[in-house]
Amino acid sequence: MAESQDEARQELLAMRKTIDNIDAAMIHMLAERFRCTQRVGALKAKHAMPPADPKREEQQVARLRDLAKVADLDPEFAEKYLAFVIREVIRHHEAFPRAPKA
Ligand SMILES: O=C(O)C(=O)C[C@]1(C(=O)O)C=C[C@@H](O)C=C1
Repeated sequence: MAESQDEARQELLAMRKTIDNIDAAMIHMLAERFRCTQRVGALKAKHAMPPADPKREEQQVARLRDLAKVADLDPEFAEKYLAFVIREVIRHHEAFPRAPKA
């Protein structure tokens, strides 16, 4: 039998609690990721390495697409998510003062 309005409301509230927990975890994980990439940006600037590394990105895209498929997540979405994050990381990398080329 279909659930009552009350049961539906209860389930909606329970799902929203989990959604809020997941969103909070994602914010913490993204903050940690950016903490790492800031360090990478500092190293790259100091040692005159280019902000972007397309070869590394290719490997990341392939890996995330595979993970997404296994997890039943749209691989296109996984790729877009990674591109969005990396675009922001590169913007941060570019903001580091760089040693002038010798
Ligand atoms: O691994 C690096 O070289 C980074 O700068 C980090 C990162 C990323 O956010 O994962 C960002 C830019 C690069 O193009 C590749 C990867």
